[in-house]
Amino acid sequence: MAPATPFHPPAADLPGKPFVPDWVPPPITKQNENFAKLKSIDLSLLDSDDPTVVDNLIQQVKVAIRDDGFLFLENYGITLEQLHRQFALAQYLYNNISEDDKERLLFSPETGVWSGYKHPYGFKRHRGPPDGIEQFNWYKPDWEDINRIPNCLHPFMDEIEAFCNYLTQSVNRRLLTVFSRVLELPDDYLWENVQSHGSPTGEGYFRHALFRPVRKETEEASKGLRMHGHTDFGLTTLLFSVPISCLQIWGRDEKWYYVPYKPGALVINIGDTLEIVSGGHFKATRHRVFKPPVDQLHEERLSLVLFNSSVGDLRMTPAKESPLIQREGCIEEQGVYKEFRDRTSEGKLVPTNREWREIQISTATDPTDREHNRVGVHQVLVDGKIMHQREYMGVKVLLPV
Ligand SMILES: O=C(O)CCC(=O)C(=O)O
Ligand SMILES: [Fe+2]
Repeated sequence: MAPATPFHPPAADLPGKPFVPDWVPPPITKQNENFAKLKSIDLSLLDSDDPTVVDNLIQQVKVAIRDDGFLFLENYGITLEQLHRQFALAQYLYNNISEDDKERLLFSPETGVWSGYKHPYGFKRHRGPPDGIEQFNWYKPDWEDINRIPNCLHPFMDEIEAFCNYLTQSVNRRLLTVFSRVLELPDDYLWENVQSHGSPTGEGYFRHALFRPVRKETEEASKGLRMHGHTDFGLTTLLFSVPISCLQIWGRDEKWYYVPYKPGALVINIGDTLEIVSGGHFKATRHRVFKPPVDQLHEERLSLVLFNSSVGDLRMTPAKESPLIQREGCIEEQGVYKEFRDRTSEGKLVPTNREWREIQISTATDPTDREHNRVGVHQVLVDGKIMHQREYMGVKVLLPV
């Protein structure tokens, strides 16, 4: 393939741009137990003229998504310095957002849309117990109307938008090429048939998140959990590896492991759509956000995330054109894919991608919610283990707590 063009953001020192202090990565933890060993993929190898190099890359990805469902991506075209500038902008947002903007841009997740500012009091519009998580989420309309953006970020929207455009149009497109090749489909199969389009994030989201240390009462109520174990609803999620270790993945041995810090790397996680389209060959990544190791408990954690969404009107089924699926069939025992398959075989309609996304956003619960986080309500015992169980539009989802 022709070499991918590296990211060239608009200048940070254009006239009229206020000074933005650098983001200094906090120290990493000294703890080394309970960390996952993830495979790292060098995306620039996709550009190689040597077909053996490219084949090896596809094989590596195939193994990584089968074994872990999570992978690191490196050499994807954005330098560490460019990335740190984006973290600096997120840090600047939380140091400068006005109380007026917090009020004016307050999110309404009950509508199924995350768009706007999330206060640090849970995942509902009304204020619940503090969870210490602030977010700003960009959704379609937020890119189109500057009034929907906190004032302090207005001078930097050129950089933020260019960053998101590069992530979707270049990084995610190349990643979907790799995944299409794993399924032995044409390069643009997933990009053209499944990925939602429109600048810069289609029907997906870009997020600046800040996790502040929590009070003792919050930690006790949530048992150290910051976000429930879940899978993301879309195609792929691009998370940036961060020094404060809170993100955990569910291992094959049914234990949670922290994702290690790899400076500059992207953490790629596979969403429900990709699990279904691949007939269970790719497994949606089960992950959660948990309190960090003791030596990081007092630190703030910034996290930048890009959620790539599938076309909202589609109802997902496995890509029958895939020679891999034709040859090997679907992986029948696999999570959400299995639920969608069972519904389809009963002659019922599965939710559209938009319905699937919106129902999960609108009914999200808090880890501090003692009323729902109980066996018999949102939890069940399976082989003596407590699992989180939700039902969305008749589709059951069982996840580790
Ligand atoms: O902040 C993170 O590392 C992960 C957040 C996450 O999993 C999500 O928002 O879906
Ligand atoms: Fe997630």
